[in-house]
Amino acid sequence: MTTQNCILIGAPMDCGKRRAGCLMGPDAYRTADLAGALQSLGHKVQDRGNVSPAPVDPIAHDRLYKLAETIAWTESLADACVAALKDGFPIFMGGDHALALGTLLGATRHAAASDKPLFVLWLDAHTDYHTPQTTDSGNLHGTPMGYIAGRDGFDGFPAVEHPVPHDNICMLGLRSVDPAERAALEGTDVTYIDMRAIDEHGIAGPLNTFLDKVRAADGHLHVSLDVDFLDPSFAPAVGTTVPGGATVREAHLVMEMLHDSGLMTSLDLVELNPFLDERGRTAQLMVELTASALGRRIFDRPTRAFS
Ligand SMILES: NC(=[NH2+])NCCC[C@H](N)C(=O)O
Ligand SMILES: [Mn+2]
Ligand SMILES: [Mn+2]
Repeated sequence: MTTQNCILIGAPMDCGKRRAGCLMGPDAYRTADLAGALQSLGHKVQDRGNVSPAPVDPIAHDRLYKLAETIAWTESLADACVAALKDGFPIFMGGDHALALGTLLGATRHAAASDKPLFVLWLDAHTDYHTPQTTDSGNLHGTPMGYIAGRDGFDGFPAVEHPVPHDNICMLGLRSVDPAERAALEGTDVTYIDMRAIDEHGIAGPLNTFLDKVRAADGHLHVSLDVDFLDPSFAPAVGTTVPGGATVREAHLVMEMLHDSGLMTSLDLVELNPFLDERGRTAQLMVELTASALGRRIFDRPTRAFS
């Protein structure tokens, strides 16, 4: 297994939605010993501490929640992501999903500077494909995919110089899509794999098809893992639970396949709200999943019965 230079970055962003608690996420990952789990796999691990954006004057807005704060986080996280991608494999410990506005922006900049196309795997119950104009809730954690795909309406945000083509995006685990998001997504080349498709075809086939595409294009791959990708019976510590999500095994399989592909270049862990957790079990599960993504396996050799 190749040794990675894992760079942990805390992103205690909590302004992407109304319900507070994600600011405790980075410390929950540290308490659950994410660093130790990765070190035990032979990786180098450096914890760069938490990103903290410069204080801002709030922008009064009739619909959007904490717009100025979210813009400030976007700029700081993009810089942190570009810097970390130069040195190794960044893992962002969130923080709510609005942090992906920044990490994705950084990933697009790094990929463009390396002359590689960027691909995005979005593991989530939600598409997060709103714009500040289309969101009903005003919660900007519902917008990062819209932003990075180059949709209009992100006034005040840093310009996305290198939007990710729809063809390079795969959303997996979907089961809560707002009408405006559905209308905007249908007819695009985004690969959206909802829970029904997973029920009918399994999770491995559709994911492999996408990973083959990344490999063929020699692309970079940013993976964004929202806690609500998982079924709430396994992962209760999230403010936007939607029943009918991925099982523990489905999620591990995705992570194991990502590791085996060798394609993943950066990772977000988002929406963990430790205030809603039960004795740390969601944080623990997210650490286990990250370990699978970095090479932990049940046996070192393939099971013989299926060779
Ligand atoms: N990152 C998330 N948990 N997003 C949930 C978004 C829910 C809903 N679509 C909204 O825009 O408000
Ligand atoms: Mn999300
Ligand atoms: Mn979600």
